[in-house]
Amino acid sequence: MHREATIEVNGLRKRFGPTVALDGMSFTVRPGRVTGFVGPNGAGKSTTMRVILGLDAADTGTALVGGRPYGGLRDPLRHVGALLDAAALQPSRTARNHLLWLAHSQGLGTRRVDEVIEQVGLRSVARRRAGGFSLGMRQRLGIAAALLGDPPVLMLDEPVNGLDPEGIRWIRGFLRSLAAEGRAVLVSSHLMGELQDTADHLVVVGRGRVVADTGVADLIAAASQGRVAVRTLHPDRAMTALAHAGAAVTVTGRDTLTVSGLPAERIVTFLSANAVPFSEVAAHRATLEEAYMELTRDAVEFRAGREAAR
Ligand SMILES: Nc1ncnc2c1ncn2[C@@H]1O[C@H](COP(=O)(O)OP(=O)(O)OP(=O)(O)O)[C@@H](O)[C@H]1O
Repeated sequence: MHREATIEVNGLRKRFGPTVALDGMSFTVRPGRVTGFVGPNGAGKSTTMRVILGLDAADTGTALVGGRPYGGLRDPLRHVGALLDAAALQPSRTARNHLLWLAHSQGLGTRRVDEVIEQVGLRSVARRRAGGFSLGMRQRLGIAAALLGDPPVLMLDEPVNGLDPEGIRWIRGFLRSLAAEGRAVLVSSHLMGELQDTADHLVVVGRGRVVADTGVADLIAAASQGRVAVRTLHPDRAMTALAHAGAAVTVTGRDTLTVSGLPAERIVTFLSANAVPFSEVAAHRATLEEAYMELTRDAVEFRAGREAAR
């Protein structure tokens, strides 16, 4: 693993007065993949990113970019690019001047500015004032700024928030291509569905700590295990027959049931034996959203159990 392209977060704790924002946050972001950083509002994602960038100080714990604390990086833009708040720019400056100002402050040349403008598709508006930009254009400008130093590590806080479908598609593809170049890409979201087609790996957080650190494919496989989807125009009759056979059945759509505790072949046998017509019996593939619900339900039960035991 090229340590250059990593983020290593270890045991971060941080309080804001009575609020515990980070409660032992630990994870590693590896090169060559998009890591989704997911959790409900207030789970501590932004605070973690701010600590990684040295914008907030943790009470305890360490955060390293390419093996070093942010404060110890010479020319930080060459090590890590970040998009935290796309609204934070000088409205009277043109997009290109905004980037030139950033680039020159870090000893980067004008040519690099024109390269990133091209890369994010802003050429036709580069000489317009950023103050008049749509949210989607601001996001592109923010990403251009993050890319200026050609950094091996990229970090984006809720980059698709408020974008139109075209903007969302563009960001997804763009993040995938940055990871394919071998960079470490960390992208936060409070919506699991947003990461379904983008992330390879997930760090799921709740209440300031990691709830799960897992590959997307593994998570979906685990959540799908042993479940079978049944499509029938007679869900009531199918439910009765399958419940009799000892299966657990839930209604998941107008004409679909999800069955667990019975293999697909036996479901077919029971439905046929009870003369219940069906059009499909197939292994269920969980969505990322479902997998996430399952994960966080466990976390909620764990917390409830722990609190009850006090
Ligand atoms: N500057 C601050 N002062 C006081 N409390 C803060 C501050 N920054 C964050 N918090 C609190 O710390 C907790 C974690 O917030 P954080 O913004 O990191 O969560 P998040 O997962 O990024 O959620 P969101 O998606 O809403 O930004 C929240 O309870 C928040 O209210």
